[in-house]
Amino acid sequence: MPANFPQPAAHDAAPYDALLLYSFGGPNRPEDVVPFLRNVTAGKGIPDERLEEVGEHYYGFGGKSPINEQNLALKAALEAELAARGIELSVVWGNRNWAPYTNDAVDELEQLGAERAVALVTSAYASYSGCRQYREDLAVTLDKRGQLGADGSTGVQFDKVRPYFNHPGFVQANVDAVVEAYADLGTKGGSGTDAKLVFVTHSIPDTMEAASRISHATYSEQHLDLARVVAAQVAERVGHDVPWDLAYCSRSGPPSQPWLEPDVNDHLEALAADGLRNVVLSPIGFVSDHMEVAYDLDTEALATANDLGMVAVRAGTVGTREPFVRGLVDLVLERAALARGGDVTEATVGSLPALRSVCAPGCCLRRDGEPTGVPALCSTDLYS
Ligand SMILES: CC1=C(CCC(=O)O)c2cc3nc(cc4[nH]c(cc5[nH]c(cc1n2)c(C)c5CCC(=O)O)c(CCC(=O)O)c4C)C(CCC(=O)O)=C3C
Ligand SMILES: [Fe+2]
Repeated sequence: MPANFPQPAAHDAAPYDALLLYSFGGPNRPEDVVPFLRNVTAGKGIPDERLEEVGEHYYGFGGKSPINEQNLALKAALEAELAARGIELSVVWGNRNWAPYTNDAVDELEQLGAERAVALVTSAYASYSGCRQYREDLAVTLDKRGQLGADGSTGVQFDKVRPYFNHPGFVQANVDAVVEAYADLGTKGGSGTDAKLVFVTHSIPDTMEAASRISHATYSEQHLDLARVVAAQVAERVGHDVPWDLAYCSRSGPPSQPWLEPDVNDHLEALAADGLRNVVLSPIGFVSDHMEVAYDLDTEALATANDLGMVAVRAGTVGTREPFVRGLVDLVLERAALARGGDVTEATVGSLPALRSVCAPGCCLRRDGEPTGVPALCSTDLYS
C-alpha cells in the first residue's frame, strides 16, 4: 500500500451511509392503545386480563406513551453529536410495534439512497426481546418487501451495533444518574449511607433467560455485571459503601410461567421487613423514561415504597445524557471500523467481554433449541 494511500479518518463512518435508530414504539393517543398492544403481543399468549391492565396504564397517561418523543430527542442528540464530530450519517428512526414502523424506516433509507446502514437498537442487553427480536423483525420486513435474498443479501444492507450494556458511555451515564439520585434522597429527608441501591430491569421468562446463554453471559448475568460496576463507581463518588440488589418489573405471561424474580414491589416489601428505610431505584434495564418506568416504577413501585414508610427516589435513565450519546457514536464508529476490517479495540467496563455485533448461531432464541422459522439479520445463522 503506498504511503500516501488515503486512510479513513478516525471519525469516518464508512462503509455506512445511514444510521437506523431502531426502537420498540408506543401509542401516541388513546385510539392507538389497543392496536399497539395487538402488535406487541401477536401470538405471544399474554392473558387478556394482563392486556386490559396494561391498557389502563396507558389510558392513565392519556393514552400516550412518552417513548416516541424520547426517541425523537435521542435522534436529535445523535444528529448533533455526529455533526459536532464531522461525521456524515443520516439518522432514520423506526419501531417494531408502532409508526414509524420498520417498513417506513426502510422506505426512508431507500429514499435517501442508503446502501448500507448501521442499526442501533434502544436496548442495551442481549436476549430475545432486546436483540434477536429486532433482527428478526428487520429480516421479516425485508422479506415481505421481496428484498431478502436466499443467501441473506438484502436491498439496503444492515449491520448492528453490539449490545452496549458494558460500554463505558452507558456505564458513565448510569453512574451520574445514580449519584444525582443519592443527592435527591438527602433533600427528601432520606439517608444515603443507610440506603439500598435497587437496580431494576424488565423481567423475562426463565426460558428466555436460559436461551440467552448461547455464546454469551445470560440476560441477568449481563445486568449483574453492570450493576456491580455502577455500584462500585457510585460508592467512590458518594464516599460510602453502596449495597445493592437487582430486581425486576413488568412481568406478564400466564402466572404458571416462571419469570425472573424478585419483582421490585415484593423486593421492597422484603427490604422493609428487614428494617430498611431508604431506597434508590435505578432502572438500568431501560434507556429512557418510557411507560415501564413511568408506570411500573414511578407510579407503582414508588407507591409501594411510600406505603411501606420508606424514603425512595428513582434515578434517571440514560436518555440523552452526554456520556451515553457520545458512547453511542463511539459504538457506531467502532462498528464501522470492524466492517472495514480494521484492528478494533472494543471498549468495555466490568468483567464481561464485548458481545458480538454479528450474532452467533442460535444466539438469543425465544426458547432454547426452538427452531425459529424466522430468519434474523446481523447473524451467521440466517436460516437456522
Ligand atoms: C426485555 C424487554 C424490554 C427491554 C428491551 C427493549 O427495550 O426492547 C422491553 C421493553 C419494552 N416493553 C414495552 C412494552 C410492552 N412489553 C410487553 C411484553 C413483553 N416485554 C418483554 C420484554 C421486554 N420488553 C417480554 C418478554 C414481554 C412478553 C411478550 C413477549 O415475549 O414479547 C407488552 C405487552 C403487555 C405486557 O405484557 O406488559 C408491552 C405493552 C415497551 C414500550 C413502553 C412504552 O410504551 O413506553 C418497551 C420499551
Ligand atoms: Fe416489554
